[in-house]
Amino acid sequence: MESKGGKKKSSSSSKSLFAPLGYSIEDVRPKGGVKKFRSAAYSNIGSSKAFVMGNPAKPQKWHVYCASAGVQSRDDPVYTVEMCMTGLNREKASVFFKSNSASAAVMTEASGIRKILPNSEICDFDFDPCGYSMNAIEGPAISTLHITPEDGFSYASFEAVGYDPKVVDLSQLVERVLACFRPSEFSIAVHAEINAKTIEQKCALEVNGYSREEGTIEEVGTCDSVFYQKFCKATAGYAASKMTLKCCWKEKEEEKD
Ligand SMILES: C[S@@+](CC[C@H](N)C(=O)[O-])C[C@H]1O[C@@H](n2cnc3c(N)ncnc32)[C@H](O)[C@@H]1O
Repeated sequence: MESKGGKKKSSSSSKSLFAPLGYSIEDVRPKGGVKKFRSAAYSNIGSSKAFVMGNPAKPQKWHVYCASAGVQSRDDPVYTVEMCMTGLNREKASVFFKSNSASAAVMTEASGIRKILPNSEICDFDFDPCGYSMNAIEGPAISTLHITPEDGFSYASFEAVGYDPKVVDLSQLVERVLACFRPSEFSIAVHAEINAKTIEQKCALEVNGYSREEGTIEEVGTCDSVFYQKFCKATAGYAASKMTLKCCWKEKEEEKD
């Protein structure tokens, strides 16, 4: 889970964060963090690995904790895509205030969330006075979205698991998510049971309107990799932005033509 806005509760290793309104932001890390996870306390796990990705000099990083009962090798790797977005566009964020949208269903439509994975079945919820969460299912695949729209510490997270990259193009999926929020910064972490070279070939992104600040790949085991990329808005001209995928996620567009 990526560290995000809000005040650090203390200098303790738990790194629990509190947003200005006082609610606790989820922290799925084991208490004690990476060091504890690597320690004897977790030695009963078959195989485990914990590490932090991202620039050590920057506040936002990607904490990865992996545990497995044994080596897994799959012909059809499961892809997990996680996006963390901060600095949401104010107009886009305003949709997630009850004063502007009558219901969660209205937010789902007005924001463009309905178009992200249009065939998914969405269960959405609107918080009072603002905020939005949804969980969605589509056959064996799931997705989830959580939005904190308050200006000054706005944040949205998106996660999709189990979508076939040959069916759902990664670059287009990311573009649809970004269109809902126009964040000033975002990161994307992709995990799959493929090696580092393959995940880089399939998942390296170039996003017009954004500059890629970081790109790191870690192999978790013999056949698992995590690819973390961080982007910052390059110009104000998001409207003109267009995304291309450097090395394609699914077969090249030409094959469709
Ligand atoms: C969508 S919830 C999701 C929180 C989640 N822990 C996360 O990881 O982001 C956050 C938004 O709902 C609002 N909210 C209102 N009541 C809340 C509550 N009881 N608990 C959490 N968030 C609440 C917050 O102000 C914020 O805008």
